[in-house]
Amino acid sequence: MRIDVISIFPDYLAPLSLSLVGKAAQSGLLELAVHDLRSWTTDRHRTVDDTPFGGGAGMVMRPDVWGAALDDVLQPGGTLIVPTPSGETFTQRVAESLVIESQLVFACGRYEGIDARVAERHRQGGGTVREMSIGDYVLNGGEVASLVMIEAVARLLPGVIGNPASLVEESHGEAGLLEYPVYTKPPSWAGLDAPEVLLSGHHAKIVRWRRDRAIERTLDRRPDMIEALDPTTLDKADLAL
Ligand SMILES: N#Cc1c(-c2ccc3ccn(Cc4ccccn4)c3c2)n[nH]c1N
Repeated sequence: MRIDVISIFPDYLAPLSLSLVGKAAQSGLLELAVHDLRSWTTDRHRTVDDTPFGGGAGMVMRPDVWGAALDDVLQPGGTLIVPTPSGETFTQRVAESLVIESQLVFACGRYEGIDARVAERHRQGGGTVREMSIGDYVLNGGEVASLVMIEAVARLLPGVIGNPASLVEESHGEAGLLEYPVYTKPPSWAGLDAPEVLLSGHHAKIVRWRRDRAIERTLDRRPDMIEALDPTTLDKADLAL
């Protein structure tokens, strides 16, 4: 997979060179490139924005500059990801749908966003555009959202996470439940003991305890996820909780 990010603040994407995503790029598991949108400006002030048609506060990012950048960066079959507060919600399922793509190009807007014709032109050219939001709050631009989405997608690539088994159990994973609480040494700390069952070595009891805690936590914090569960997910022992 290749991931390109275009931004007027390319340094905002520096964290991509760190940790697992950085290692994946270094090892060739992932091709990663960050581009400065201003490289495609043609005026001496390197202008990327202008006043909005129809009036209103703020500025809008120009289609011509974005169009020139995407002409150079997007490859045939590449998917354009446009972070925006008005996008579809980015979820684990969306991450799973993106990890199979050959190229993802993240267009990081600023100001009041990018001229709508940029996405429209890519769609009219037969390309895929996903306008995505990472949550119901307002950021100042698309860079932070791109970091979130890139990490969520990149960690699903084979070989990026050391232990693939950990991808199976995770919150928002296949079970559709939040993750159970985790503990490690020392067994007693600050007058608090780790649950005895986890130290018992009794695998079946540990599995049951973890599932019970995951269901309790999901009911308490994300009842919407319980509603969305496949009816066969919860068994009689679960419903007794
Ligand atoms: N993903 C995501 C986002 C964003 C986001 C993403 C890109 C841009 C480009 C400009 N702005 C500022 C802005 C503020 C108000 C109305 C329009 N635009 C962005 C905000 N906010 N919240 C999310 N979950």
